[in-house]
Amino acid sequence: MGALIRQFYPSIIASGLQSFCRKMITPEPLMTKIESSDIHNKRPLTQSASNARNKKPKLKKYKTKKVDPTSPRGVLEFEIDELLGKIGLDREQIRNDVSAILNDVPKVNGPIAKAYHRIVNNVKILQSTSNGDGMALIDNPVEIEKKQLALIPFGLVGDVVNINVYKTHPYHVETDLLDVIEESPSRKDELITCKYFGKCSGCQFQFLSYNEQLELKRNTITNAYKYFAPRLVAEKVVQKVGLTFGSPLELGYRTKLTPHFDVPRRRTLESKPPLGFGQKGKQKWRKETLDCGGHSSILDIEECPIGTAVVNMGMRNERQKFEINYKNYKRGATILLRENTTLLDNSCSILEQLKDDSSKDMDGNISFLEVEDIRTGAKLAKTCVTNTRQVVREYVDGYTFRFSAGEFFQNNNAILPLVTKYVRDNLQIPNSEPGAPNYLVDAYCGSGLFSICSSKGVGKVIGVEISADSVSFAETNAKNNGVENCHFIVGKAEKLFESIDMPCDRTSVILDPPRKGCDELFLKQLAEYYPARIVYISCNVHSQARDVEYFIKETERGSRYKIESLRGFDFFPQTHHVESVCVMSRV
Ligand SMILES: C[S@@+](CC[C@H](N)C(=O)[O-])C[C@H]1O[C@@H](n2cnc3c(N)ncnc32)[C@H](O)[C@@H]1O
Repeated sequence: MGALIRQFYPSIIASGLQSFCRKMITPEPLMTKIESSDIHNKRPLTQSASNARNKKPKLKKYKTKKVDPTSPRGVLEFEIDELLGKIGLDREQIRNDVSAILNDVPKVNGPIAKAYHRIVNNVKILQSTSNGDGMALIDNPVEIEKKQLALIPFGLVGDVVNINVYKTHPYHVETDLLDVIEESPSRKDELITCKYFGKCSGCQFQFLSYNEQLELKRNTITNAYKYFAPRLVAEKVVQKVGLTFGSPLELGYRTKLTPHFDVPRRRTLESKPPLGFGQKGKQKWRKETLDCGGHSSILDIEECPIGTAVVNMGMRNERQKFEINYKNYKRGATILLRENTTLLDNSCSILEQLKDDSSKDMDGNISFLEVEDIRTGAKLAKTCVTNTRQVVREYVDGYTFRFSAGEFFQNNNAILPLVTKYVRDNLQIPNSEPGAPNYLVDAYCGSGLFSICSSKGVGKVIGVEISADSVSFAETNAKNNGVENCHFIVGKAEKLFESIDMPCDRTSVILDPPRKGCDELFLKQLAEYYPARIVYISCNVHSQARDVEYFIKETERGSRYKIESLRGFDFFPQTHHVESVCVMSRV
């Protein structure tokens, strides 16, 4: 890995490999910057202007854009290096002359852009990305001694496919999948449940068995540590990643969907614009569904099989309303669809107990589903909320959580009891003095999910969270659930260390930061505090791997920790996303 980085990012070496992953990288030019010329200047020409006129027109330049290495675009750079390493090529051998393409300079047989953007047949897919795309090598159409690295959506390792190359970057090209000529043994199209699959950008894995999906996600975690925690991997601090925990529901699990629509600027809408989810390129491989959802960048989608039943009822209602009132919109918007659960009181009618501002059908009736809680036998009503400020409720592990519909809350209720139990079990401090209480710190605590679900038998829990709104919900949630040992602080995670008064030997810490991961300052202070155990949950395993390596290798007491286990949870079946849980304990 070090050698690869050295080869392609020589400037990084000067500043040290260990700090590389924390820096922004500029993997390649991403945007075109067109330089203006004075060609349309009608004023009399001065000498200098006349000289300027005789100059050759300036070449168009790329404007480089900084990319977070742990973002999908940043991770792709590591994946490109990995594939090149396997087949023994270096970056120069796949480099595209983007400047020539941008300026469409004549090369070989005419302007170059046309030669680059073309159909290529019989392409064998060699590797997958963590985003669920296939990667393959194709010939460079202009510089025949070179190759190109193609990213192929919905391509599986072992497939042989026909593709359309439509966009060129310095070290890869973007393509659309046109046909699958030979199928990978993993490809099982009969499993596809959604007519938009293969066009919609939401799901990548519907054609894989669930076990294969879980295995790919385990591989994503393994690779993330290889790319972002190379020293821990080399020193075998990272052991084998455990099997990914599956979601009890593989479809109908998502408690929140956000369909959206666009309104072209300065135009009145003549007809209803598509309302749904983004289209992934211009894929053509699923012939039977080519026209489904239309051909705009947003697909018109009336049902989403990964959404819960009541969220789909809400989607139907809101689409019907949109059909009538779309002309009132001056710009595009996103519609929030969030499931809300009401614990029913058998002594009064269901409708009396439901919030009036839940999504209604065209007759003005609230759409709801009555269900039974399998664990307690309690009767529940599910409704769909569209107002971001409305307070919604969820039941997890016998606790009730209230939060604003627009604020963060986990989106797969079915998997939450598995996750909260796993977290709770792994927070336990072994061999603690009999009778002495243990303590818990919940950094990035949101509305208190992990604090409250892990509070039993613990002396005290301190949660810290940047959103004052979420902290106020965390406090009410603790109170409403009769939990008295939880205290919540508003502020950045590191604020916690100002008020922590629990003995570190008997304290466990849970970390659940946003996608960008933790700040170095926080990780340094965490190591200084020196808790007995740490459970780090992350929706971006790449920033998690970077943080874990920083914590163990760069902080003063980090080397006194080991990784006890590393496992994924599949919060989002049918998609490439994986939630990773890393448990660390003192050596
Ligand atoms: C992935 S969510 C986890 C929330 C909670 N653990 C849960 O499961 O519901 C991350 C949370 O971190 C909060 N957050 C973001 N940056 C933060 C920071 N620097 N310090 C503390 N909290 C932060 C966000 O507001 C969000 O609630």
